[in-house]
Amino acid sequence: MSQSLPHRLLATSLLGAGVLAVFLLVRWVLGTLRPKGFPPGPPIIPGLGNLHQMPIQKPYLKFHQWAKQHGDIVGLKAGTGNLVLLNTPAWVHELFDKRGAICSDRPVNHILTKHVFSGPEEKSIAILQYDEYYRRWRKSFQFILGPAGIKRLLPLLESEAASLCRKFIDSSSSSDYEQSLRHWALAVPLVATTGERLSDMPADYADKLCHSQEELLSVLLPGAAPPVDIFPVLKHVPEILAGWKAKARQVRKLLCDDADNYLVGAKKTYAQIERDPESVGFDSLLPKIMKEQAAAWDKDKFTETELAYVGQAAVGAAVDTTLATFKNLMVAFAAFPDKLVKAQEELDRVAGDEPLSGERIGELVYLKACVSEVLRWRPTTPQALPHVLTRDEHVGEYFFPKGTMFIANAWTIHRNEEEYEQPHDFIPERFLDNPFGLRPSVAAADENLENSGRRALYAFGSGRRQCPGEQFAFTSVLLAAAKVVWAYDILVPPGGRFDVSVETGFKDGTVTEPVHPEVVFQARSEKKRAGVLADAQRTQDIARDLLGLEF
Ligand code: HEM
Repeated sequence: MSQSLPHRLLATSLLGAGVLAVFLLVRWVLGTLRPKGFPPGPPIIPGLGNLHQMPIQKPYLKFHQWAKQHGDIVGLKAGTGNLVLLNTPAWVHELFDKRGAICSDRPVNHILTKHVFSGPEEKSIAILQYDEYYRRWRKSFQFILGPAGIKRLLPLLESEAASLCRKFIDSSSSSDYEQSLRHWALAVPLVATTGERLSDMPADYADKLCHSQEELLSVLLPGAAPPVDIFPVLKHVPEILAGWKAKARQVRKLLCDDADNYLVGAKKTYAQIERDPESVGFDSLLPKIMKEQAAAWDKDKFTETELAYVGQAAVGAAVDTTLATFKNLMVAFAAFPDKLVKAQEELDRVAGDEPLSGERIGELVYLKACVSEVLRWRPTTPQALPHVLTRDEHVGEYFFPKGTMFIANAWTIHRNEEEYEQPHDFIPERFLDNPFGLRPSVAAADENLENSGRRALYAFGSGRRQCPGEQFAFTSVLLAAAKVVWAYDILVPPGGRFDVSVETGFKDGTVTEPVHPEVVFQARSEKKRAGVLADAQRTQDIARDLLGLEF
């Protein structure tokens, strides 16, 4: 019996849909297989790749195991995506430096690009693709983060470091500690970006900004949202079933408000400069760009919204990372008092009876080694941010398809037992032997070490996307540590216990920081206590003169 036309149409459509579904399924499954010439890695399951083995927490620990099993370069399949771990400086140099022009894109993160930074001019430099537009953003940061910028900021950094040190005289609770640190980490990025001083802001300003940043990082945690970049169909789940969409919208609102605040603050500073240039003694980033743009015919100007987000990026990227690094250092000093004593001896020798002034910070060789070591031992960002390849590329025996994501695996690089003596231990002395912290025999064996593209620290990433705030962050932490170590013994809280195991003593998340960061600061003598008070006043006076405003 022949079928009616509608039945035939229905059957044909069903058949077509079935063929399409099979085609898509086969394409998906084939996409999850390891490409020919891909680096070695754990076995995959067709249809999943290595997804079933991808760790939700502290991924760098699993990456380290894979590096031990499979070698210097490890290829993984995240569904159909290609993910490659670069476990040695040589591999990082090969891809991120030598091939920087084709290996500096970022993965497209649907949640960030479509839900958080979703307006046409709402951007975050850290996720921009590597093109002319990105380079304009990156260049703009140079003004505050380049060597000249840091030199200009030094008195402000010193004043905030001294003021932090001053607060530890009175601090009694862990919430005081957290608040003091937030104030310290935010104050200089804020004035450097907008010209506004944190002390002029409402009391909860620092808390609000830090909250937005925490919320931003929380939407990025594995498990916070389904893996929409791996299974794009999940993007279309209606909002009622996809709580992450509402959460991302909330985060967007917080960031928009912050960005607006930076713009409003910068406009105020700019208006003040226009009215009375002499009254503003310090050039900050956004007002400077506004001034230049007003005077130029340049077609590539930042819009107001873009400027607001330049401010958001500059302040946002600075605070959590610097804060976490300082907390890690304080915990290391409390946990390893012999290292603290050595740092104190150096400060007593170099600084004497008064806290060291900022210009002499370069003389603190041992303390500098301690800051380097804490960034090696507990890298604040252990797997940095991924870089993406923009075309197919062969390197030696390996083939990497366009779109491959690379991770410079800082955790593993800094744990190579052949290169580092007792890599799991906190040993600042390793950075006294050579600037890379390597075993002396390894450093001596490589005459070309300085020019090999090797970096001392991989916590700041590498290549063209390498953190532009490295010097700023390092100087901030070093200065604050110099003031604190000179003045205080840093102790484990009474009845407390310091767990420095990476598995249990440090938080999971985008930045690595202690689960219990609280330490006790005990003034080393009455004289030093008086020195702390005098130093806070002295440096504040200098900063006030520099800014040319009431403090
Ligand atoms: C200890 C503190 C810090 C650590 C550990 C850190 C770490 C990193 C890492 C790993 C990256 C990605 C690098 C890559 O893709 O290869 C990055 C990017 C970035 N960092 Fe930092 N950072 C710190 C402090 C700062 C500070 C103080 C600022 C600014 C004031 C800053 C601004 C940025 C920006 C704007 C980017 C994006 C760069 C790009 O995509 O081109 N960072 N940071």
